Amino acid sequence: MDTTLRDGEQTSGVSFSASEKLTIAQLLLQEVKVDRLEVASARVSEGEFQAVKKITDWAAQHGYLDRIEVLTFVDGDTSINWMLKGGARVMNLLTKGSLNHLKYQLRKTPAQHFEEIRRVVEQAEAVGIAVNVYLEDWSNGMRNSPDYVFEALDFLTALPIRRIMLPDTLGVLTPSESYTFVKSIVDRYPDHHFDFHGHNDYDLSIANTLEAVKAGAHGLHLTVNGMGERAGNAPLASTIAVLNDFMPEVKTSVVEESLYTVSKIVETFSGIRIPANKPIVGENVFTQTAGIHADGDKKNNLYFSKLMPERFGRQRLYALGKTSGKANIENNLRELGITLGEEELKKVTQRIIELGDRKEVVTPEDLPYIISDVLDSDAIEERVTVLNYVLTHSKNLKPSATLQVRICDKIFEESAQGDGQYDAFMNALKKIYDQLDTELPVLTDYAVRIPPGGKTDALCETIITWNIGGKDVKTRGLDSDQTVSAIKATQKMLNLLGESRLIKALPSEVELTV
Ligand SMILES: CC(=O)SCCNC(=O)CCNC(=O)[C@H](O)C(C)(C)COP(=O)(O)OP(=O)(O)OC[C@H]1O[C@@H](n2cnc3c(N)ncnc32)[C@H](O)[C@@H]1OP(=O)(O)O
Repeated sequence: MDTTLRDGEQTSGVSFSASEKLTIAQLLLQEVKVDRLEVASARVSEGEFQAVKKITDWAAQHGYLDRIEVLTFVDGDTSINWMLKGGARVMNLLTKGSLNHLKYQLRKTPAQHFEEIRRVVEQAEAVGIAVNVYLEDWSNGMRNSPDYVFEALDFLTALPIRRIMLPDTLGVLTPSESYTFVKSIVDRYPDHHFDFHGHNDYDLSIANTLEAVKAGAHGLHLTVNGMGERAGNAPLASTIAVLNDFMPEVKTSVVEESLYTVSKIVETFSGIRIPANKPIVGENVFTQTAGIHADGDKKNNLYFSKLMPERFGRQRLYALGKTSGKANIENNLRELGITLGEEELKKVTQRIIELGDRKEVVTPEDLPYIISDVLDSDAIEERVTVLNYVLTHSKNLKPSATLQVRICDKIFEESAQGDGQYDAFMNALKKIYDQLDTELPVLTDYAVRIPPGGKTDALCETIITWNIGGKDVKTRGLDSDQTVSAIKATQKMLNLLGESRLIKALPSEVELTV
């Protein structure tokens, strides 16, 4: 069960709109093919209600309604009415899994709590709602009040309940406890379905989830990118990879190739950046940086593991920087369709190491420029030059740009407005390229860095990712002014666009000679 839209949205500072929730739900059910989705907590807000309605309307039309779940409370018929009106048919009832929570939060006795749960379950049954039950704070309950946990389980397993959900609410379990606690329950109630819900407070959520599965848990709660309350939940992508590789006897419905796409969408909608080193979905996790590794990849795949990028719709990359060797550079040159002699390769390698030493980021798309510079040749003919521009920014008026661009030998001039100076610049550029019947590539990412120190006159580096012919291409601009650095990165893209022979996905394959 994926709970990105419920527990994942409990990540501090995150709130998905109804349309964003629907898009994520569609992707998870149709592409990633998770079995179930928890999409909201009942009663939260009008916006949450509208989101549930949007998802259940769509789910009902596509036969997914039984897979859409809403967290509800032991509150008479208040939650039931909320979810019924929202069109949902499966509730995940939040009950107390530790005596501490029961005594101090609800201020009830076990007998009172069980009686109220019984009434909610009966009401739900009467209106055709299926019930799963959470035992909140169950992990602490197993440590501090196991008699209460088993009393609750004896009571719940006698009710018409589909699944009992065992949350490590505060992420405090160790892997060995996860195994013993889950095993003791599965052994005692062999005919019931138990879900395990891990949290990542000690970075143990995946290890705990794996142990819960070994102990016989039947279902898992996961979130895209490990989003969730505090340190988050067990992350969908890596948990699935761990299960597939270390417990092949356990089958899940999840399609590995779709995990990266949903991860990027959730990153964009949530505004929570995926750390570059996050397993499976992080930007760098399939990039070989050390020269020795790149060399070993050529020799009997010495640095390969089962975790191949292609499984997740990703690609092996070779980083450029001070730890690069010839093998890294050669791999990148091959991607760009460029061949160099041995001496030239040495010189280019040396320059990349120098740039890396100065902490500069070198992207594969910088390579033609570095080659051109190092070998003092006209390998990259600058066919497109941004000659002049005026950018305006003022209070309460839309930013505007007028620019003059030379393309081959012809000079074009256009003006446009935009949401910001760079947007205005791009809108004017688009007008020019429209005249040439050429579409500009889609900008898919825009990252700005300045060196640490906080000086306002520091150099600013803008790295823009463009989608050219289905391939992600990064260009970099460096200037003390942020917009100018973005314009420099854009000019590089325009030249790469002209040098279509450098972009593998495009048809013409002329070897670049230097
Ligand atoms: C482990 C988890 O992550 S569970 C996630 C549960 N989901 C959420 O909390 C969603 C976000 N929460 C909210 O929007 C709000 O807290 C609401 C709408 C649920 C309730 O809001 P409010 O009525 O203002 O109450 P508030 O948040 O201050 O306190 C929670 C109340 O719920 C009670 N409560 C706690 N657990 C439960 C439960 N399982 N069933 C019923 N009531 C409960 C508390 O005792 C407290 O009641 P009290 O005010 O009578 O003491």
